[in-house]
Amino acid sequence: MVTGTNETAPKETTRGEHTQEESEDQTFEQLGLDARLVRALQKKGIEKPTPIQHVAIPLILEGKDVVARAKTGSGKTLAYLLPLLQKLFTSNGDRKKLAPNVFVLVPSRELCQQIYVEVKSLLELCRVQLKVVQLNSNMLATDLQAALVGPPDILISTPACVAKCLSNSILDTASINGSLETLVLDEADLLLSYGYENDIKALTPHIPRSCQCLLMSATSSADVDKLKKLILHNPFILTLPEVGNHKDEVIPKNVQQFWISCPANDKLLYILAMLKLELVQKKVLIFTNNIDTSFRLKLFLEKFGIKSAVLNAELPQNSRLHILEEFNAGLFDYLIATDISQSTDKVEAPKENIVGSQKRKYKKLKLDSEFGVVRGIDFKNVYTVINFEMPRSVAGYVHRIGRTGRAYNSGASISLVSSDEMDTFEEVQSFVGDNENNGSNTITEFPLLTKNAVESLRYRAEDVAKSVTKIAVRESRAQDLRNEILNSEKLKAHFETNPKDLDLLKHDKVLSKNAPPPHLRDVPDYLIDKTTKEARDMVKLTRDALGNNNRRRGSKRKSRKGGGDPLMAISTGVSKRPHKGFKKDGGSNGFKRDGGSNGRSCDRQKHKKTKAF
Ligand SMILES: Nc1ncnc2c1ncn2[C@@H]1O[C@H](COP(=O)(O)OP(=O)(O)OP(=O)(O)O)[C@@H](O)[C@H]1O
Repeated sequence: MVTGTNETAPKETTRGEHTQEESEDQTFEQLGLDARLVRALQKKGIEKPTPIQHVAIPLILEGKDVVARAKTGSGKTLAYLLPLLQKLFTSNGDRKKLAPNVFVLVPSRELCQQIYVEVKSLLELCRVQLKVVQLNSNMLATDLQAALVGPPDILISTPACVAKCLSNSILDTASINGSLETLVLDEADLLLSYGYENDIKALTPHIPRSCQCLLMSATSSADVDKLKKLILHNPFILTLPEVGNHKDEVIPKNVQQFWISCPANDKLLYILAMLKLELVQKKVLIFTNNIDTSFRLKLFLEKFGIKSAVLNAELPQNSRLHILEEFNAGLFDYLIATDISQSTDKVEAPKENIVGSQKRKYKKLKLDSEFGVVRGIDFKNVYTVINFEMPRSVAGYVHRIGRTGRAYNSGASISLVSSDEMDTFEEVQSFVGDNENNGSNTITEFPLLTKNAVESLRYRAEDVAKSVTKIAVRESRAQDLRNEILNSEKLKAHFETNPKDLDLLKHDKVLSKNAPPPHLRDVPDYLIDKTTKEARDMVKLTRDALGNNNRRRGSKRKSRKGGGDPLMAISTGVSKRPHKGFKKDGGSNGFKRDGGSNGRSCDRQKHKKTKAF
């Protein structure tokens, strides 16, 4: 159903139920996609369009301006890339090529790289030759000039870099006016808050009236509206039933949300128990609120033989990109990301460079830097997101847990909540759906960790935690930074010519000066209670059945929808053999803790029906 007609009353595309059923059966081919692109998607293991793709692809192919709001991980990137490439495939001969035909503008260099890789891989699979370049503001004017010779068909950049090219006459405004056919503003809700408003305004007068403009965003905000007014002409605003402002509409339903109440001092112990006893499914993305905490956690875990890498805004850009690449390729299972920059941390903002009038935005930028390292990043095959510390806002929570349960995959999030984080947690909880009728989006207590399991590791955990001193943390952080800067600078040139050698550069290296003591590597059998063993075995069985134990580069994505959900399997499996520590919850197939658990409780929770998972 399409309503609305003009600029002041933009076209709202809402899918009625009937239309939805019809379109959900449609294949990419039926949406009008080129056979080469359909084949390329098949080779990537992508078979059916996501809801946003169902609606956006035909509209974009028709040449309409589109504003698409869809929740995290819903496939917005392909929703615009596929039709955009198809248009380039079919119009190859007739295009004016004085400047790039397509601009894709995104808020961070990580996103530039992510989209660049996606476009290149689609082109390779389609065997179509188009010139694609990504620019960044650190490039010298001569390099920018060289990159734009041709000119390229597709330019992927941050707005700041395009503005730099305009002000240095590297990009000619008349040429843009003559050639630009499609402009995409991706992660539009971030572009203004990251301080790119003036950069976008510098480009706006040169966008030809005929240019198709697409604006993609995970949330709606005043900034998105501002951009819409600035750039788009009479756009179609996609409002799917599952997309919008309402809380149920921004949290992916395929992410099961759990929480654990624990004292702040015990957080290391709790996360150790979850990871060491293998009660969570890999890969695991762990969030902390500051960089020191991430190093403390890394050093602590590595004493127990659990290797992890850290990701934060302090690291050089090349390292960050490479860490993401390795994690996505499955070279390590645990990534500790810090997505909040603090005054004590050196890097305040994700934006690549802040100059001139943009400095005015710096204050705002600090506030928004919460999402700097991870917003919009497609972490591949992350099953579990752990909030080691609660994010500072509901929006932070939504974007963190949106790193799992992407597209048709399922996932889980577990928040460790201390008493001083309870206010934020309650805010989040009431946002995601704090009522009994809303079975799909509630945060329930994590049922697999018993008090016994936690206590069995207490002595070792506390002993090791004491050894991870502030000085050790500071030294490791400085050492890691030194290593990464060295790698980044020295090896950049080498890697450009020998990309395969990137594999040799490992980011989950042990940072402790002393090797982890062998006796801490394994948890002796006598320390693990029966309940925990059963839960662990079930997680392992499910993992093996899914074949996602050791995903490596090139391994095909597997859908974990429905029956592939390890927690689902646990609940079904264990329900047949009830055991001490868990009891069946009414008629549901979920479990809740009984009195024999670790005693964590929340009165509000007690009265609530535990979510079936
Ligand atoms: N039709 C599909 N079927 C299966 N997987 C898909 C499909 N479309 C996209 N994907 C995959 O889903 C993942 C998430 O897609 P994408 O990054 O485009 O999400 P997004 O909506 O941009 O999320 P965010 O708002 O967090 O940036 C990617 O790994 C992508 O390859």
